[in-house]
Amino acid sequence: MSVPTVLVHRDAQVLAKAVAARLITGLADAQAAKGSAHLVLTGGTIGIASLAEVAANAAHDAVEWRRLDIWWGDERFLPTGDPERNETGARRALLDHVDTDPERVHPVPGPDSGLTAEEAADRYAEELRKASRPEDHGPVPSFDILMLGLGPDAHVASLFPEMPALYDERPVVAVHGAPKPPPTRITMTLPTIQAAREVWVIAAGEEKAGAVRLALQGAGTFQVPAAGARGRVRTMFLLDRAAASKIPPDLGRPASP
Ligand SMILES: O=C(O)[C@H](O)[C@@H](O)[C@H](O)[C@H](O)COP(=O)(O)O
Repeated sequence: MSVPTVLVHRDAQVLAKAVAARLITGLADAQAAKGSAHLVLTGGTIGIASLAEVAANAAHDAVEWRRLDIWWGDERFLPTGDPERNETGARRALLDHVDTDPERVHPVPGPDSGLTAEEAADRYAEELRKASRPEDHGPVPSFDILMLGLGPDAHVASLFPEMPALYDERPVVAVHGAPKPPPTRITMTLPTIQAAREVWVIAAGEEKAGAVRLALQGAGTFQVPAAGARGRVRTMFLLDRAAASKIPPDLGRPASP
């Protein structure tokens, strides 16, 4: 797993714009190299704000949206269209504004599918398996970029500290009793996150500073799930100054003056 690169941005607004610019070029580069790309989205404030900045960035058409497979690292187990679903936030912020191939947008099934949360997790795992190729050497595709927000408790996706999902070997699992509402969620597990070529942890605000410090300083993943947010090729912690305020100065590199 790759050692994190930490980039610190002046504030949340600059961070969201910088993440958007990085996403556009990263996806365009991946598509130039391979003809298509896999992107894993996250929910949360800064995650969705970054997607809105992609929509607002005139360069976003450098991405061939019809040759992009879009997944979610986690989803709230709510009906399709529910405003609290991460999918709904992503569609409103970006996906409704670009020409994606509906066959390549992979929302996590909600209760309106008639599936239980466990069945929805299994269904998503099967969809991931079908999209994986022999060269991925595993049950999920080698995602080009996997975005993660960060909770104040150092959760990523819906992997909350000391919950069973952190020990689960399956690619995707249901979560019950999540401390962040809603309580029932579907989440990729750490092995699935770590299958990504690049993992980006995106965090803004003072309330995330403690979690950032723990995630960067080698804590155990059962107490600090974000410590397991590592990509095979590259790991980026994309932060604003407030979220970076508790890490040792030698760890963070200013990305903006
Ligand atoms: O379903 C969710 O809520 C997200 O997937 C979750 O992992 C989120 O990214 C973090 O909780 C950060 O959220 P904020 O950026 O809003 O603090």
